[in-house]
Amino acid sequence: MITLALSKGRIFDETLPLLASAGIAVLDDPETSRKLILPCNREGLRVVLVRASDVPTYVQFGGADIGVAGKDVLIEHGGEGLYQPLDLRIARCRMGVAVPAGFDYASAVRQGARLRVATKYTAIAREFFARKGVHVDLVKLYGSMELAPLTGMADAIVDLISTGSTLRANQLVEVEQIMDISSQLIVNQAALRLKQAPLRQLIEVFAQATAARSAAAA
Ligand SMILES: Nc1ncnc2c1ncn2[C@@H]1O[C@H](COP(=O)(O)OP(=O)(O)OP(=O)(O)O)[C@@H](O)[C@H]1O
Ligand SMILES: O=P(O)(O)OC[C@H]1O[C@H](OP(=O)(O)OP(=O)(O)O)[C@H](O)[C@@H]1O
Repeated sequence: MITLALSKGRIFDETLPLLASAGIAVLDDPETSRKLILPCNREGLRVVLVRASDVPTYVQFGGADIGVAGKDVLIEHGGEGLYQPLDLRIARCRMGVAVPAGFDYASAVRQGARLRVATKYTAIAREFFARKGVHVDLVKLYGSMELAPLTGMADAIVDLISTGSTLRANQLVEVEQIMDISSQLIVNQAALRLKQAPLRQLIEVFAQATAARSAAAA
């Protein structure tokens, strides 16, 4: 049995078409079912539903053999015990720094001000500001980062940005792009040795679907 870890929402929704291109369907809808283990129409494959930030942990410790996780989540996790064979190019966005529209970020940085930065992505933020030589106090949050500067709790946030509409709705502006984000296929290193044939076959399914998609977009 191969266990594939996915998170509900955009990763599940964007992974389904990749599986479908090889005729693989998940036989339950996570939006209507409360089940956490979902059967597939292919014998020997099942999907487990976990929080997006728990996908690397499930795969690392063998709760799943393979999974789909955002690069953001993977960097924060550290990647220990994981083989990362493929960028699936789904759930694409970017990691950036945003501040309230009236805040002069550039001059604060120039003057060497100490900034308070709220984020869920502390490893990425710490590394980014350290490389820039900007002194920051990081405030760890688990969601709704945009609220932190609006309430005066932070000067800036580090968060995911796609269309920019969440920032606009909260009068925030993007002042730095840190990195492009997309979802990666991750595999338990031990499982890849023990269940080599079926796992390699599934990786190939994803590789072909991703290549076909890139070719169609070109
Ligand atoms: N607006 C977005 N556009 C495109 N991709 C995104 C966007 N927001 C997040 N992502 C990507 O999708 C992944 C899953 O996001 P999702 O919103 O489903 O989970 P989450 O709420 O961030 O995680 P958790 O449930 O663990 O707190 C993220 O890790 C990121 O890689
Ligand atoms: O630039 P935009 O297109 O507005 O996308 C950015 C938003 O998307 C993500 O939140 P998401 O929609 O996943 O909500 P949640 O993580 O708070 O559930 C992210 O945390 C931003 O708030």
